[in-house]
Amino acid sequence: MIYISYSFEVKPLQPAVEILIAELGFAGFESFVETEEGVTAYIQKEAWSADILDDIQILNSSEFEISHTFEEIEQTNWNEEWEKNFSPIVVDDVCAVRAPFHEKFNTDYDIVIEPKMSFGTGHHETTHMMIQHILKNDFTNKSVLDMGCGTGVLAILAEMKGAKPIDAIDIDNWCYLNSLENVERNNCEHITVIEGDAGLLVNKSYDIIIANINRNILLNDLKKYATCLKPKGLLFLSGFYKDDISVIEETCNKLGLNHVETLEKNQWVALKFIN
Ligand SMILES: C[S@@+](CC[C@H](N)C(=O)[O-])C[C@H]1O[C@@H](n2cnc3c(N)ncnc32)[C@H](O)[C@@H]1O
Repeated sequence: MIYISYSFEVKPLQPAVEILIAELGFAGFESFVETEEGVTAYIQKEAWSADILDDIQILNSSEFEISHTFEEIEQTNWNEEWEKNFSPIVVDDVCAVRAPFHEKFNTDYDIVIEPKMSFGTGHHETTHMMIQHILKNDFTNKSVLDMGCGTGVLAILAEMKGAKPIDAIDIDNWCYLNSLENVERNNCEHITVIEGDAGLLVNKSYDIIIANINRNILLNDLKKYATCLKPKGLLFLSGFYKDDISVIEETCNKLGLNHVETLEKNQWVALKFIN
């Protein structure tokens, strides 16, 4: 698979980098590595077009200076790229997320991820907060849906916390394949990885649904999630900013889901609802 990588130099860095990442995500960029100068963003060549940056509003802002270079990279180069950039993380002293080439951590949960092009190493605020939600809640013997599973990191932690069975769904073929690899790498036995979207949620029912995707997809698919959430079931949502809480909460309320808790990190949020 061939990717195009854009290296953006951004001055001053925040909040421009956050906004740039959000806009690039909407435009189809899949992965982002924050750098000292700004951010490097990756998009599959198949999804790329020469005018891909035309709709990125922040590039026209007079408040920030943003310049970029871009290049085509082969998959093999990308692997080296993330290995250089992926440092292990530990969430709340209890859950480590690391690559196979990092030393093992002496934490309650030690998740080994080879992310390649998939989102979900724990470095992003949204993954970090979803891990925190999972750590704080009882997953023992709960049936779980991880929608937009990325690397599969959240499904893997759910299994480590005793959940079963677990469906991990992602629309992206690369994420599907990567989740399969990571599920095996962590010796998980109760996770079924499926390629697809909320259209797959027919005759399904779960005690807990986790979805870290983005505002628009969540707003579009929440009804389908709500339909397969059991009474008193829990829904954890992330992938959007603090400013989006009201529209997400309003949609959830209409579906009979009540807001219980909000986690917040650098303007990103992760919400907990109960059915
Ligand atoms: C922000 S990443 C989250 C990955 C991982 N769950 C985490 O918390 O780090 C969102 C994921 O949702 C997937 N996705 C996007 N649209 C989707 C949809 N409509 N249905 C299912 N997955 C989707 C993307 O491919 C991506 O892997």
